[in-house]
Amino acid sequence: MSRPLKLDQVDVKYDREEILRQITLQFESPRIYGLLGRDGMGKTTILELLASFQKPSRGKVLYGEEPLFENASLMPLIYFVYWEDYHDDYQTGEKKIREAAAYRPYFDMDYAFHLADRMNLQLSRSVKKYSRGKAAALQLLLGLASRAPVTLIDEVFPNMDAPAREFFYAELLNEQNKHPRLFILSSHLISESEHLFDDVIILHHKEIILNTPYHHLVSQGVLLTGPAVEVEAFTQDYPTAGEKLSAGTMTVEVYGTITDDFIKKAEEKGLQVQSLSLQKIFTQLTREEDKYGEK
Ligand SMILES: Nc1ncnc2c1ncn2[C@@H]1O[C@H](COP(=O)(O)OP(=O)(O)OP(=O)(O)O)[C@@H](O)[C@H]1O
Repeated sequence: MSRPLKLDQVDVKYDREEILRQITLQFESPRIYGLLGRDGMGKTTILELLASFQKPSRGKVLYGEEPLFENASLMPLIYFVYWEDYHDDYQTGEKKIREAAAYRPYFDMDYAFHLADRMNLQLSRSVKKYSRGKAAALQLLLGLASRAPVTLIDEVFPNMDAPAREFFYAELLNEQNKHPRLFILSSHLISESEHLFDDVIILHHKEIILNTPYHHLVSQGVLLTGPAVEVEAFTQDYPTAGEKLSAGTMTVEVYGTITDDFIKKAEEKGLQVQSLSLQKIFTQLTREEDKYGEK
């Protein structure tokens, strides 16, 4: 149950275009990983490799020591939640649940019906008639109720409204507490989902630029506020970003390893030190020469 999922020196090419280069990752269980990256950086491709939806151009994908691709004995242990368009799907919500359960040894039917009730899903209706939010809720429901040792979730949250997302975040943590397993989540909604992550992986231009426990990451920068002259003097040897100046007061993001000594000295100067959000760190690490960065 607790064997790791591994990508070993994996390359992916579509035609001759290189999408992922020499990716080596090990996912331990039980943990919740946040797989982050800007648009088109290869998050879905990584999840598809782990779900055996595709084979790498080079390298190995292993569950424990067993190759994963088209391995019929391993497939029921992995559940991949991704956005599916139910536009032409006439099955009812209940049929979808029963169908998913048929292939999943750990599927909990009572829990699935409980979630459906909490989400106001009309299970006797054809899923073709579901709104996008309700379709996404059903897809997540199947992922949670599958209780698969490995659950991969690819960016279905944005289709749901805020209360529904909050409900699922809480439910995910609750599940991890009661039935610990490996979850890997790809999400652009960093601010609202960062509290879920034990580890954060950032993918940028074909490579992994960061793979670290969440609590390490948020010690890689701080938000510093105080009189502009003091802040400037104090941070001159550090990379900074996101300066905001108002009536002589400056707030700036400071990057680098932030030691206790740094914090003590800043506070002695009367500067206010706050933690940096994962979103700010992500934005800084993946900054591009594109128009999003322009003021
Ligand atoms: N079947 C395909 N053929 C050719 N290129 C593809 C194919 N599927 C994906 N790509 C390309 O591979 C790259 C990675 O795509 P992927 O969907 O994995 O990125 P992503 O990080 O999940 O993106 P997003 O956050 O925008 O959903 C993109 O440049 C995409 O255009």
